[in-house]
Amino acid sequence: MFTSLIRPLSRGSQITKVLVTSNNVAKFSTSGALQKDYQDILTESHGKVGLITLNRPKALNALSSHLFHEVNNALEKFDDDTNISAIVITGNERAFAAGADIKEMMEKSFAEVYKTSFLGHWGKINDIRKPIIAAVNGFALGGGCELAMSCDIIYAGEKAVFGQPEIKLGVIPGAGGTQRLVRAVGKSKAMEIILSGRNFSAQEAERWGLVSKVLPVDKVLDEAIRLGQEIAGLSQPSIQAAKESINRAFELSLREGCHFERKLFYSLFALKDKKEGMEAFVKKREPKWTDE
Ligand SMILES: CCCCCCC[C@H](O)CC(=O)SCCNC(=O)CCNC(=O)[C@H](O)C(C)(C)COP(=O)([O-])OP(=O)([O-])OC[C@H]1O[C@@H](n2cnc3c(N)ncnc32)[C@H](O)[C@@H]1OP(=O)([O-])[O-]
Repeated sequence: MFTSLIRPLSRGSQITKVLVTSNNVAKFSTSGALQKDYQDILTESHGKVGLITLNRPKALNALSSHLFHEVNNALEKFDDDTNISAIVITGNERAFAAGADIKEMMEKSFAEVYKTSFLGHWGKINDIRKPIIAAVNGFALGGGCELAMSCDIIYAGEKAVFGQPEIKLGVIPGAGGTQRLVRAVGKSKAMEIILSGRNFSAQEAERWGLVSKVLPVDKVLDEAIRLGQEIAGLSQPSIQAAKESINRAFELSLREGCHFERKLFYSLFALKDKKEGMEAFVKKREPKWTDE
């Protein structure tokens, strides 16, 4: 067994030691990090930010069922961890994820995917209460683009490539691509992208509003973690309420959505943090959040 550091860490990060065992399974020894063993992902904590790194580089991080179960497991652990307030999902410089694992899907029949609810576990990410930031470099295709779109904020490297190429495999997007892309970029562009299967650049994605920031390749992850830390420094019940309310915009009419928002706004008046935030403003001092 030997010990190695897995990446240069950003300012304020905890140092995470990776113990690589004889069967190549990584264990993390940082106090805030998960103690769970994973094969296809890596997990670390950077202060109050939980980081999930997709780690099947030889397959361009193709999303096998196994990998996705691990992602779900790590997301749920971070969501339950009171030391974590935001989550970042990333890949490597070549690929965020090149889509669902085509080799795994190739031999599957309709009966098999239908009876086993092949993508049934995909929706778990939508139940995570804490903000999730996608830090995307390289290919984010098919399920990879859908995974990024399932996150709350996307930061992309200037060479990132997005796309929904499923049509070229004789299928269509199956993890929300036809629904989320149209909401993000409008009907005409979503139709063009999905019906032609053409890829699009990080710069196009930013222009269309799918991506919130395009950054130099080597800055994407650090900036995503920095944003996570900024969010983690605010009052967490309000952060979660804001996320919940924004996500309702996709499901409710404008009238119902504004009604839902107002109810949540009123409910936040029960928080000590509401009193603290407003008092700090009036007294011209920094607020001290207790998340209560
Ligand atoms: C359970 C969770 C699922 C949820 C999502 C389901 C619904 C979803 O909407 C359906 C899809 O995503 S459908 C998918 C939609 N996505 C697509 O259609 C994109 C498919 N990929 C590509 O078009 C090309 O690989 C790139 C253009 C990305 C790179 O080209 P390049 O630079 O010439 O590199 P390269 O030489 O080509 O690849 C290097 C190695 O990676 C391998 N590998 C790569 N992607 C894989 C995948 N998805 N699969 C498996 N393997 C994949 C590739 O075989 C090769 O391995 P090998 O052992 O050496 O043979």
